[in-house]
Amino acid sequence: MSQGSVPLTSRPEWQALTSHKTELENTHMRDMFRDDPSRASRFFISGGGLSLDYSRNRMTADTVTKLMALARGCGVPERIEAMFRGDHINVTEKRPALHVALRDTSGAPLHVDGTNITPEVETTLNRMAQFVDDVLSKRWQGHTGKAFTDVVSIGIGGSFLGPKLVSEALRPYWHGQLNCHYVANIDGTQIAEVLRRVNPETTLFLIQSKSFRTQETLENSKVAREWFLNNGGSQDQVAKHFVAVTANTPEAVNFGIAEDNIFPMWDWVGGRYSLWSAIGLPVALTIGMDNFRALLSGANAMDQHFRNTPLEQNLPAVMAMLGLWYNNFWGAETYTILPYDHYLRSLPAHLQQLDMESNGKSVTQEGEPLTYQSGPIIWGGVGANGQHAFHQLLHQGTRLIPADFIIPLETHNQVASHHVTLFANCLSQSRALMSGKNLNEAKAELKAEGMSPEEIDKLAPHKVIPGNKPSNTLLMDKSTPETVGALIALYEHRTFVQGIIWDVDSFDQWGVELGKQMGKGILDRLTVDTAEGSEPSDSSTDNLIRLFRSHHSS
Ligand SMILES: O=P(O)(O)OC[C@H]1O[C@](O)(CO)[C@@H](O)[C@@H]1O
Repeated sequence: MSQGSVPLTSRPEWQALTSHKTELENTHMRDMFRDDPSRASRFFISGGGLSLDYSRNRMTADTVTKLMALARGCGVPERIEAMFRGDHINVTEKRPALHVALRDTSGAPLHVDGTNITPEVETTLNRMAQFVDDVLSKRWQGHTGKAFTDVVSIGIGGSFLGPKLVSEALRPYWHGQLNCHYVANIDGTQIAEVLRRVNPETTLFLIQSKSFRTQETLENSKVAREWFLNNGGSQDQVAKHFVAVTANTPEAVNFGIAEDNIFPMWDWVGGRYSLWSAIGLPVALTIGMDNFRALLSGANAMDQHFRNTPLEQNLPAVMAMLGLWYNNFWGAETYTILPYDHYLRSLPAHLQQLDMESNGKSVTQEGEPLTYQSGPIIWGGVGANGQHAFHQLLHQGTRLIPADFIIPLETHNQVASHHVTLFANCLSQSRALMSGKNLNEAKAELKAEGMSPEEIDKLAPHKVIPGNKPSNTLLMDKSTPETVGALIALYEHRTFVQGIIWDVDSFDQWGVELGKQMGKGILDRLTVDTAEGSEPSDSSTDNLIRLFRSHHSS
């Protein structure tokens, strides 16, 4: 659904935000906190087992009102309903985006183009449960009758990042019967390293590819199969060791996967939203099906919050609109994700794909060029490590980089006083970003250290930390299947809301196709004697191809 004829930046709500930003430009957040002791409690909301302190943002209550007026003007509530209803919100591919259906265990019917998909979702979950049970109870064993010890998941992009994040995040819930490894890259080092560590008699391979056409996944799967066959396995035993998850059954069968070993995917689930489907099998195998269902139920709790909560108290909506505030009105180009939890270390990488593949777009749903910025660059890394690395730029660099701090109140690992120290670090970073240190304070500190007035004048400017840098703090009691599910779902919906305002299709990814198309011709030229000029190229590519070929011919 496009937003009609009024261009986004001409909307009265947009213009109101433009002038409102001018009003706020010279107000420091420090002063906002000083003037309003209730600020923290006024800008604190909870939902789906998570809580959000968004008081450290360049905003007032009026800003929230204005941002939500824009959201309503752009039809956010209607689009949320359209998503949950199964409308074709992925307009360029003419399909719904129904990842929410994968975690809705209410049994309520949901129709996609006239077919009720609920039974299929339930059947697949039950098949997953049966499979997990068969493997864990050793009814399904390796070809020499030994129990499986390792699962190798082969997939890339959404068929990799989400499951890997969740496997790591829920490490305390691993039952210990199976190790889990991920292979994504076409860099042979990755699969070589994994295969060195596993035993062909006791390794189960999951080939994870919605399309079953992805070069990296297919090549790695062939390598895995060859390795199995060269290390004691036979062709008819492949079925005991190879399972696929795909929406392209014929190709998986062509590859040699037994039809009974194929779990379905559907075109109404986008790759980057697929960890909730059978693509989550490596997770289910390592944490057990009950915990996997708890993950789904946590995500579902966030879905219900998102669907049923007014925008002003709605975590995904508030985070989306604040992100958009900096992206479109304050010139922020990047956004950083800072989990203060080792278990969540792969969250930035997952959110990078989720957000950048969804909203890295330049035209509206109608194909008109955007006249404003769409999705920002997403990056990040675990605290406190980042504090001793890139946080310097957050504090004193020239760029505005909004940050999300994410921290559980409790740890799974009570080690000395580490957790309280970690928590202190998290709070001190967000406080320092907000408050900063002005010139007078810097000078006073140096004076107290006994420095001369000349030295103070020289050094003080370097010690100034401007502050007024925005951040959110997201809290959860503990990293559990439920809270991790809710956290990921929260960011999915945040991305969706921003895409609505920017009027882009957040569920396609045409931009990744050109490189794939060109890759085929270049691979041919690198490996066989294809004449230069036989297809479009450029002198740089030609030169690098010659260089590679001459290196490998000597
Ligand atoms: O699951 P598939 O079809 O192998 O695709 C893997 C990934 O490749 C992409 O299409 C990008 O190339 C992602 O959107 C997707 O998650």
